[in-house]
Amino acid sequence: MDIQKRIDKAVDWLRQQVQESGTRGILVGVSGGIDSAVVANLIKRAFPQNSLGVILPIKSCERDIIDGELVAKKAQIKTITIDLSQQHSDVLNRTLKVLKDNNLFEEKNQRITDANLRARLRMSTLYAIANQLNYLVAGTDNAAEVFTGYFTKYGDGGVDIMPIATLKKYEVYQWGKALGVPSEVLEKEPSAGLWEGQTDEKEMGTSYSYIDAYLDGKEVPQRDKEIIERLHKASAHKRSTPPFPEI
Ligand SMILES: Nc1ncnc2c1ncn2[C@@H]1O[C@H](COP(=O)(O)OP(=O)(O)OC[C@H]2O[C@@H]([n+]3cccc(C(=O)O)c3)[C@H](O)[C@@H]2O)[C@@H](O)[C@H]1O
Ligand SMILES: Nc1ncnc2c1ncn2[C@@H]1O[C@H](COP(=O)(O)OP(=O)(O)OP(=O)(O)O)[C@@H](O)[C@H]1O
Ligand SMILES: [Mg+2]
Repeated sequence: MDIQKRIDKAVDWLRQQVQESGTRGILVGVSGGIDSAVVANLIKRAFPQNSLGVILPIKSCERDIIDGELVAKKAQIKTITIDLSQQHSDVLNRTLKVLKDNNLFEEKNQRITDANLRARLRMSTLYAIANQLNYLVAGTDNAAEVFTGYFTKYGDGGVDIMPIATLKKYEVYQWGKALGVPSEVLEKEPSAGLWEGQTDEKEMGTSYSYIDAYLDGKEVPQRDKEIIERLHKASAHKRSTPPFPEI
């Protein structure tokens, strides 16, 4: 099926999800990256009036905020910005202080604690807006991220619908081009933006092109295959509901 037809199908699917859920529209967090740019365009097409982009800076770099605004402008989607930097510092510093006071602080886990709290504060804020507007929260995870578990559990992974979860990363770029995502965003290296200098590929230790190839059933170097399979196995808990005992 050609890309335009698949895009139309995704747009129809979004309308169906809203109709079946009894909600009125859809919102998405807009980071200035390609995944959220594609989702923002899809929800705008599905709901020209009832779609919302939300820019949620947390000590974010200027470029991400500018790119987020650029994406929103090009997609002509209504957008609001809520800076959560202060709230993030408050929760993080208070929590770490109490942990330190109780001899429970782990220095080596500080960066990931800080990073995942960002994703979860964004999730909480998106749901506050969803409650206000009776909208669904759209996720932006693609097939490579879902397979490797490269997302924060109940953070960017905490969503109602996942419109691009079956697209490999190269397909996200193809759709982005077809939807008119600005070239600045298409050309940017994928980053979760959770700390300075973070890039997805550096952190995962493999590349999106190898993960995509693996998902397409193609050969990938043994080293990368092992990394992909290890990430997939370790993140199984993120793709299922919490376990409970038969008691
Ligand atoms: N086997 C198991 N069964 C049930 N639960 C299990 C578990 N193992 C860990 N857990 C729980 O899961 C937690 C670990 O998961 P989680 O909190 O998600 O943390 P974790 O997977 O360590 O970190 C999230 C990763 O996703 C990346 N990320 C986040 C957000 C956005 C993006 C992006 O691409 O934009 C990427 C981020 O850079 C980082 O590498 C543990 O603290 C524990 O609570
Ligand atoms: N500053 C932000 N404002 C609003 N939402 C954000 C922000 N940062 C991250 N998010 C949300 O978290 C999601 C996960 O980030 P991720 O980096 O995987 O996607 P992306 O930035 O859209 O694309 P890329 O992978 O190319 O960087 C984003 O798509 C977006 O929905
Ligand atoms: Mg990003």
